Amino acid sequence: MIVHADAGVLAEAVAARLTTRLLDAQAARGVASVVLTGGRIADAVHRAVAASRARDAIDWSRVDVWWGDERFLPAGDPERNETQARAALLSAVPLDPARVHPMPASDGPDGDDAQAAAERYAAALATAAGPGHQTIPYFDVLMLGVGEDGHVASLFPEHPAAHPDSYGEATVIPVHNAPKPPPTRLSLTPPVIDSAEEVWLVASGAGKARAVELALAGPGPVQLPAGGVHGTQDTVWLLDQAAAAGVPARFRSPLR
Ligand SMILES: O=C(O)[C@H](O)[C@@H](O)[C@H](O)[C@H](O)COP(=O)(O)O
Repeated sequence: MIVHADAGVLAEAVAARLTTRLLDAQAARGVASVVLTGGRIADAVHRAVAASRARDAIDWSRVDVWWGDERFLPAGDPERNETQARAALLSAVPLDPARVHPMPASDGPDGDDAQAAAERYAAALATAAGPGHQTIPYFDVLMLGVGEDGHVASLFPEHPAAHPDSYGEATVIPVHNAPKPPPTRLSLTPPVIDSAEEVWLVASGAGKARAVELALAGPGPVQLPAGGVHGTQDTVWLLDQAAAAGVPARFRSPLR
């Protein structure tokens, strides 16, 4: 856990961390893969990456971009996570379009059938599956925002879709009646999130303090999804002071 002074410093620090993480992945594997999310602090991170000179050190043509969740809306809808990520960062860097994998839109090939759209994205993940996996690619870093209620991606507390009995072996699921609008979303399931080498939970503001505190208290993954996710190598909480207000000192890095 690393706590930064405020939202501005947090966004810049996470952007620097993401830039370095992608560079290190490319140095080690030749490629890098990142899973993006939506929301305000994620958008601020994307913008900070776009604004940094260091971004040009990354060979963006060898970066795979996936999404952890998406609002199931028509293509180009300003509320889609993809739309916001393209505006904040993706359109500014020389990505290989074939390596950018947005989740289907509600006016795409499956129309408004969220289940079919989820299955389509699951098929895209399987097509890109890496060694040791049949169904999902290797993710160097998976970024998550944290909702005031403790949701991550589109996995909401006590929501039926977030229950293992509901998603089973699925890698991507439709989420209906989401408490955070829009009501219909697509989301990676917890096991897919947990397959990432690093899972970063980024939260800013006093409104997140309770969710962060509860997440660290060891709740069940259905009761509080933010407390249930973890990377295979690292799970990093990246917070500002306000969001970390309820965090016991033992969880904090010596930085603060
Ligand atoms: O589609 C979404 O809205 C996001 O995927 C969602 O999980 C978001 O990351 C959190 O709600 C935090 O959002 P804020 O950073 O705006 O509080």
